[in-house]
Amino acid sequence: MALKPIKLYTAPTPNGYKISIFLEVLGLDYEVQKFDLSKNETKEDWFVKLNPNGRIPTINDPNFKGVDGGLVLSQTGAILQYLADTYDKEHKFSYPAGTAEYYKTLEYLIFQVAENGPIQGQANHFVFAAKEKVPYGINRYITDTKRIYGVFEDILSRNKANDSKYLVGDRYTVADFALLGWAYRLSRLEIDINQWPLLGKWYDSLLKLPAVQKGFEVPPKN
Ligand SMILES: N[C@@H](CCC(=O)N[C@@H](CS)C(=O)NCC(=O)O)C(=O)O
Repeated sequence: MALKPIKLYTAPTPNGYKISIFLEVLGLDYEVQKFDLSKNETKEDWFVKLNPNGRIPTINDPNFKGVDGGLVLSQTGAILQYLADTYDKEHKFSYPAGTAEYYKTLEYLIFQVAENGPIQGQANHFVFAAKEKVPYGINRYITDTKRIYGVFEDILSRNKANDSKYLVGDRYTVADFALLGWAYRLSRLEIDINQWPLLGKWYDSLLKLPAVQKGFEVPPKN
């Protein structure tokens, strides 16, 4: 039976891109509802009923059996893992549960969502949004953002068996797509990803994939 489209609530942000990219990579049908974050649309009652945290991205998969109205999920780590578990049965972009590669993917996915995203998000805040200029905050979060990309460089360097092309093993996984969403926004902070040579190559290769290019165009500008 044909799948119904997955609903994606999103905005043009690093976390939003992770999900549209992975939906494109998996070739899934989805429909997009775009949020204007500057208008606090994520805090409207109807949306907070769906996602108590009032943030994008959030999905509703109507194909999920056993939950009336479909499975609603937020948190990019949970959404990516769900999509991989459910729609990548051939393991083109994942590894079978229980393997070492499965757990390494989870490790780097959690490192991305728990450290890279929040720290780079704070760097963005102190550089672009803070009402007063706080050099301590700017310095702390820029320095730690760079440290974290250095760690990802080290992770790539340990995968010499696969020419350091992927974070885990011999294929792209949710860990790569999660990091890509934020790597895409590094230049805004005037941080050049090419200062980490393996990450620079990794980034260029990912940007060449048509599914990645399409994912970065979601939601459409107008
Ligand atoms: N930990 C969450 C972070 C989600 C998040 O920070 N979303 C931002 C956009 S990137 C957002 O919705 N901001 C608007 C708001 O907080 O109202 C995840 O991984 O999904």
